[in-house]
Parts: sequence; structure tokens; C-alpha cells
Amino acid sequence: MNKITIIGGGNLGKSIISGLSNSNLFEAKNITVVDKSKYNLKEVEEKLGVSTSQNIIESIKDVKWVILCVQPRQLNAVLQEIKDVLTKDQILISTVTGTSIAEINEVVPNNKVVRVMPNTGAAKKLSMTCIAANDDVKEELSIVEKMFDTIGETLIIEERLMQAATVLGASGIAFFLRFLRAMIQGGIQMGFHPHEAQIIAVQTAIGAATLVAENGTHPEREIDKVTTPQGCTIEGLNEMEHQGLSSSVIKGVMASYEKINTIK
Ligand SMILES: NC(=O)C1=CN([C@@H]2O[C@H](COP(=O)(O)OP(=O)(O)OC[C@H]3O[C@@H](n4cnc5c(N)ncnc54)[C@H](OP(=O)(O)O)[C@@H]3O)[C@@H](O)[C@H]2O)C=CC1
Ligand SMILES: O=C(O)[C@@H]1CCC=N1
Repeated sequence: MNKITIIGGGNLGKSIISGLSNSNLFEAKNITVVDKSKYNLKEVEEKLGVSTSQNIIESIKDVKWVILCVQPRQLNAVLQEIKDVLTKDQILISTVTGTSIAEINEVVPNNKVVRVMPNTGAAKKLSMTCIAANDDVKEELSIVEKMFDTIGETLIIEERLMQAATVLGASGIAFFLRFLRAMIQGGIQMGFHPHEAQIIAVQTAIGAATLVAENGTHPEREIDKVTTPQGCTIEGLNEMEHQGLSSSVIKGVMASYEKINTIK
């Protein structure tokens, strides 16, 4: 029951495994990672002490939970490989972008499927994971929620919002990091060494996010506390807006959302 296999130990898979293996939910030896790459498997074996395999069929025997963590174009091959050996009581947890529960059930009609959309923050137990399932998968949904609660925040959503959750939560890591990089570049131009600019920008980003997370305030309320009248902050903010900061972020989010509907 408390065994889990992750098919795909790449960027996201490693982050999930890193979080799960440090949680109390699964013993490291009961987490098996399957990947084509021996390099990926050696890394998780050495760093996290989890079990590894290059044989999908062997790795899912006697396992209750199977996380699908391969790229969208690789999913069908994995489903075709496991469809005849899966038993009815095994639950599939799919992280795969853009593939619906119904599409997975077309290939494996007898297995319950929960869709999850975590992010790479999972490696630090700071994932934002959105979770969706069909109405008849309530009990398993709540166990999957507990599973992902061990690696960050979770939110149960309707499946129709999964693409939006992918853009906001999963791609969102990259979007925030690009802003962080720009802040570091500005810091260097003002005279800091890169590593100093990075320390300042990173801690400031953590502070900004924590204020909103812990105070429950709207970001603009926290901004108001920083903007001294006629001061340097409002000068900088207004220039960023004249250059289209909010508009370009919203346009970027929507471009990502349009793209996701074409991914297969
Ligand atoms: N990266 C992220 O931040 C997020 C990703 N996702 C989604 O999660 C999924 C995984 O993404 P990500 O981790 O970035 O992708 P990666 O390409 O980094 O990882 C997938 C891994 O699975 C391996 N693999 C593929 N097919 C098989 C197979 N048949 N048997 C064994 N191993 C296999 C790949 O090997 P090889 O490279 O040799 O093919 C690769 O190492 C994707 O669907 C993605 O859209 C969702 C949220 C966030
Ligand atoms: O870029 C992608 O398509 C995937 C989904 C979210 C993060 N990585």
C-alpha cells in the first residue's frame, strides 16, 4: 500500500522524489524511480536513497501508486507499456501537461487517475500543487492531497482549470525567476558583485512573498507600505509600468496558456 513508483526521474520527477523521500509518508526504500537515464537514477539513488529501476513493468509490481512524470509526447508509449500489467486497484497520478484524465482512461480504462500539477519547488517542500480528479475518485483524491501536502501547498481544482494551473503554478516558477534575474542584473549595474546582488534580491523576494502569504494582504497593500511619497520606489515602479511590466507579464501568461492548449 505504501509503495510508490515514479515513471520519469527528470526535472520535475527529481523534485517530487526529493520532497517525498524526506516526508514521513513513504520510506525511501518504498519509493522507486524509473528512468531511461542511468545518470538520473544514480543521482537519486545516491542523494536520496530511493530504489531505482530501468524496467517499468517490474517497478510497478505490488505498488499502489504510480506517478506518471514523463513529457507529453512520451506518455502514450509509457501507457501502452503498462496497460496490460496494471491491476485495477493501482492508482495513476499524472503530472503530464495537457493530457486529460479522459485521454489517459482511453488507454487504461480500468484505473483511477488523479491529475496533479506540482512545481519544482517540491524539492524544497515548497511546491504549489493543484490536484483534480473525477467525482468517483474522492477517497484517492484525499490521499493524493495528503501526499502532496508533504511537499508544499495543495489546492483541489476542477480539471478544466488544470491548464491555467500549469501556467500560473508550474511555469510560474520560471516567470518569477526571470524577474529575479532582472533584479540581480540591475543590482550589478548599480555596483554590487553578482553574488551580493543575488543574496539581496533573493532575500527580498522571499520577504515580499512571505508578507503577502502570512498577512493575507493584496500585493498592492504591501507596495503602499514601501512607496514613500515622491520617493525612489514609486519612481521605479512607474517607470516599470510605463515600460509595460504588468502588461507584458499578463501577455506572457496568456501566450503560455494559448500554447498549452496545443501541447500533445
Ligand atoms: N519541469 C517542470 O517544472 C514541470 C513539468 N511538468 C510536467 O511533468 C512532466 C515531466 O516533466 P520534466 O520532469 O520537466 O521532464 P524531463 O524530460 O526532465 O523528465 C522526464 C524523464 O522521463 C524519462 N522517460 C521518458 N520516457 C520514459 C520511459 N518510457 N521509461 C523511463 N523513463 C522515461 C526521460 O528520459 P529521456 O530524457 O531519456 O527521454 C526523462 O528523464 C511533463 O509532462 C511536464 O510537462 C509539470 C509541472 C512542472
Ligand atoms: O514548460 C512546460 O511545458 C512544462 C509545464 C509547466 C512547466 N514545464
